Amino acid sequence: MAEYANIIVDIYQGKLDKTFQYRVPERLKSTIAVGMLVAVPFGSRKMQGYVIELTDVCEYEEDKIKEILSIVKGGVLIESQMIALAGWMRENYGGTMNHALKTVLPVKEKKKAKEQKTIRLALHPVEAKNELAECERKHKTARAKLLVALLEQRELEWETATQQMSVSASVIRAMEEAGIVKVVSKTAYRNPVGGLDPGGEQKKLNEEQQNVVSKITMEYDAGERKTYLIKGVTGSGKTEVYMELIAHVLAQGKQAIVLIPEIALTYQTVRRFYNRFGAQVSIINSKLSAGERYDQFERAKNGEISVMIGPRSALFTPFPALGIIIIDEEHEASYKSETVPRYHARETAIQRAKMTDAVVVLGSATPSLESYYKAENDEYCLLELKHRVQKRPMPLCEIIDLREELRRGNRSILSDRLSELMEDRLKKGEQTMLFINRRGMAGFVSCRACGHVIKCPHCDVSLSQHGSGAATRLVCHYCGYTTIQPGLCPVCGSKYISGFKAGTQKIEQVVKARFPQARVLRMDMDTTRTKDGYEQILSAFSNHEADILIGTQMIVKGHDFPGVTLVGVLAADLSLYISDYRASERTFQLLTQAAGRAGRGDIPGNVIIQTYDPDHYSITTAKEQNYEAFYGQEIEYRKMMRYPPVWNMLYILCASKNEAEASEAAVALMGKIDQIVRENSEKIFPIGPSDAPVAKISDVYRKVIYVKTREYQTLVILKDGLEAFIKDNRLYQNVAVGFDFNPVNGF
Ligand SMILES: Nc1ncnc2c1ncn2[C@@H]1O[C@H](COP(=O)(O)OP(=O)(O)OP(=O)(O)O)[C@@H](O)[C@H]1O
Ligand SMILES: [Zn+2]
Ligand SMILES: [Zn+2]
Repeated sequence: MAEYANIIVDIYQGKLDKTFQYRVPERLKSTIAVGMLVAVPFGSRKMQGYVIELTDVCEYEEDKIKEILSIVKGGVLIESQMIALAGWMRENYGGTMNHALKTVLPVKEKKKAKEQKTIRLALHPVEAKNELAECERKHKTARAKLLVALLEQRELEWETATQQMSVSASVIRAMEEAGIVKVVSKTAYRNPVGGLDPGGEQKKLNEEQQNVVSKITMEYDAGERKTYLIKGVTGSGKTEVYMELIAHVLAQGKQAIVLIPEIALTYQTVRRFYNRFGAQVSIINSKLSAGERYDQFERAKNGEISVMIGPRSALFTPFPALGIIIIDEEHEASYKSETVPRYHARETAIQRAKMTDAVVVLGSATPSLESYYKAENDEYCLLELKHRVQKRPMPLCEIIDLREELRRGNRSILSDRLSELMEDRLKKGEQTMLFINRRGMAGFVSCRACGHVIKCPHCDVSLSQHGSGAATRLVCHYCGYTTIQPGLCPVCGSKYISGFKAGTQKIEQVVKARFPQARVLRMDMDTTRTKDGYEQILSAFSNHEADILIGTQMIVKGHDFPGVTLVGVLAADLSLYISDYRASERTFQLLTQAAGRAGRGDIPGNVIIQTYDPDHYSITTAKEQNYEAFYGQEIEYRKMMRYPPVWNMLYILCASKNEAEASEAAVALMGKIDQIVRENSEKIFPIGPSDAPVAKISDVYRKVIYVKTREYQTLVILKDGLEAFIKDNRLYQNVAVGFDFNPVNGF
């Protein structure tokens, strides 16, 4: 029971760090909680504020602190819920309360929502007709024109009247003063999906889909609130299931949030939801300005919209009566925030649902190990869609051993079998997707004589080759450092120094040379740099304006191209080399999702997986599309190595421009951790300190400590201990310490 409460009096002015401390009176100590609205004395006035933190530490002069007057009664406001959620995030992921509040609350910016004015008749139509006759008699043409329009349409936008009809503002104002018309101002919230027309037919669910829907809706109506995991093979119609569930809660006056990874949040996807729910739907994405985002949240609060679609941050849409949170492609790494607070949208969604009486539905063809593990342990309820819609078969998958190919004398990126099938598809007018899985391996430059790899002088990562010929540049993906490609190896002087030849550009060249008649599209960082580049390529391919689409992971995320009957994965094992314990899981997911793009239309599909490592279990199980087999092997490895999801892991990062200070701070933290380990009964395994996988970024040195425990809560206690230690220690003035619970993207 805390002695003091930190309170914010105005949460929407962007001054979230402006808190005031009050004493919690004895009678309120057992009931007060973070998020509650309270009445406090403020100067000579009485004001209301939200409790954002409870603490025993007095931050002001003890004898000047005033007492909280009372807890404000009434329904739980959405603000209270969101602040309580922020409190939970701060507690579970570290960082400050200010960070957490900025994440969950839309902070108002200076620019107000765009003002929109409309003109209406102030007279009864009969009177208006008399007035019109009068105007015509006196040749007041502008007035007459406006009256005719208003008699037809009742309401006109200010812009329509002044611009299209050329009625001047002074005429309108004069008519307003004469009591003929009324000018009404209504704040227009910018609507990002305006311009779409609802329509399109609704699909009848098949039996499998219906079973999943019935189970969830029946339990929902019976008042049960669970977390469901829908494991549905690629093309099994998960989106239709989501829409049916949303319709169910909307019919009960509730609202819905749908999280979709930003990369899959395309026009095509939004369109499907819009067809079904019309203007009740809104989206947010990273392209929206702070003001537009604020508008969307206001529209949600006002009840103007009931379905919000968006990436991670859409989770904080302030719906007053949230009924369901859906997380599509729940295995995606982008659901983990890479900035403080480093929250996971899945866990945070479950927490929000708990606070608001909503259910959570997770969906994926390749669930994260975390979610499947929880389903196995009955924490989540597992539901399956085992078949593709309309009895379409799963694609036929073959593995090609690239070493074998080389032995036979084929040095091309395309195996003989893949070339043969591509040729066949071109003849038949069917489409092919070629996927290069090159995460973290983008065209690095190495010396074939001595093996030296060219690295960024500021970051400990290899540089990537961009452009070709005289325009070739080496670029650092972390800091943007750019340099020219050296002609000779800087270490041994050999001239055999060149890029790792498997980038998308190289593939495009090879494909064009091999199939000159083919129309080829390429999708990667370079071709999607412009604002709509990504959408343009997708829609061109979807309209069959190309035969072959070449791309990186961007092309495998949940797209539905019925014309594609062949998918080629060019080097499946590349993602196995990244230094991350999730490498196998990533590889399995990417291959399965890539394969899932084939044969979604009426013609069955083929998948070719090319690899140097054909016996690796992530590749063999992906070939069989056998999730359970993959999971079985992978979970054993995680258990053995004490990795999540079986164990919990905390990364602690010490970063500083001064390497010695970063090291010293990390060693001191490790000392503190050892002390906590001795005081705690649970087994805690700290590792380090050592250099982070990327030891330097933009000249900032990075030291890392890993801690593994069985219980998450033990890590939270550890973090609290370390935060207190850091606060009291001058050493950390020049060293930034960051915490990441069960990291997904590595540090
Ligand atoms: N009951 C149904 N009857 C006919 N067509 C359907 C039905 N359900 C879904 N579809 C269609 O099947 C296609 C695949 O559905 P959807 O995109 O929802 O699958 P998915 O499970 O989300 O796939 P993935 O995980 O691969 O992205 C879509 O074109 C969708 O319109
Ligand atoms: Zn060399
Ligand atoms: Zn760099």
